[in-house]
Amino acid sequence: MDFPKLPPHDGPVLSVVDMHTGGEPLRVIVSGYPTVSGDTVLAKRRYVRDHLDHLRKVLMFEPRGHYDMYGALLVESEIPEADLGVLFMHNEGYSTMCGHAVIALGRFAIDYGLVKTPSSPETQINIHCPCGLVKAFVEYNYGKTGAVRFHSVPAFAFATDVKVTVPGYGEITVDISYGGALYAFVNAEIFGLDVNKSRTRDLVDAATAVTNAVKSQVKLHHPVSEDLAFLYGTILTDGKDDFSDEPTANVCVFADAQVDRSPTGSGVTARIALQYHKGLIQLHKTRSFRSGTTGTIFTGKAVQETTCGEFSAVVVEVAGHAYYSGVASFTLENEDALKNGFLLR
Ligand SMILES: O=C(O)[C@H]1NCC[C@@H]1O
Repeated sequence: MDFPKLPPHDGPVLSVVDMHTGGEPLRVIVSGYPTVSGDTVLAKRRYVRDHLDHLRKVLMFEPRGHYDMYGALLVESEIPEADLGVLFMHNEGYSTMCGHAVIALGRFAIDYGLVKTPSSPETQINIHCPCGLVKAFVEYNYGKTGAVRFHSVPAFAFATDVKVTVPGYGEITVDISYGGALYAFVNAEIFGLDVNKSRTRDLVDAATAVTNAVKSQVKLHHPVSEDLAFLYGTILTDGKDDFSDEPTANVCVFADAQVDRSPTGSGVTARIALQYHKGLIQLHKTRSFRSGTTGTIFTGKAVQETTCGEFSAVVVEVAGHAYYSGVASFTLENEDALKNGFLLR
């Protein structure tokens, strides 16, 4: 049998490379998408949301994906120093930052020849994400890519000790921090939960209730663009924010109750900014962050003080490992009532 052979199909063939970073999937779309219009990466993000959202559903939803699938679409960047631009997609729409994807795309950019002359022992890849330019540094030795670290956009504590009323739980206190996307942070213990042991469904319910409460009760703002001023999700933690050589665990619930399998690159960025703001971590001190879902580890450290509009901010470095899991070409047939994808909750 000739393999791979495309099956009978109608319309475009969408080809992808599948990877994962700390267990969190990344479906890198390599061909089949129409041209994405827009003068800036942020404008392109608006364009895919308004004109090409059916393709996100085809690739992220069942039967080709699943509730917690995550994707990256490579686009041209308007920034001369960028090696590539990227749009991130998930079960609800399009994110502004994704650290696990940046880690995977660092390897991908070298392995798939987007960067022509990689250098050893590390190659810098500038990735233009919707939140801004993110610098990835990819281990590269003897023609093989390895661990990736990245410096994200300025990260800052947006607000601390914010009181919100969560139906079923009453008034709780959360911190809100930005790491390319805005997250609410709360210790899972206040819900009687343990990020390492509780059922994922219970963690999702609590985190989603917090997200909904913050969205409806707190006015968010971002100095660079209002496109960045939305709550992406809630990160439940083990509360171990005081500096320690031991890892601290968290679970990130983002978009529409989607669960990150990794420690969450943008979440680690935002959490370090928060810890730095509270005086709990010094510049250049490395902390380990463990995913409560899979046990995988990212490390993070604040490497530079900076500002973002009116906010004191830090540049945070996050490091982790990504792996390839396969390639696929996805097709659809006109007669298939489920061709555009569906989700089970
Ligand atoms: O690592 C990250 O930053 C992402 N993972 C899924 C949710 C976030 O976008």
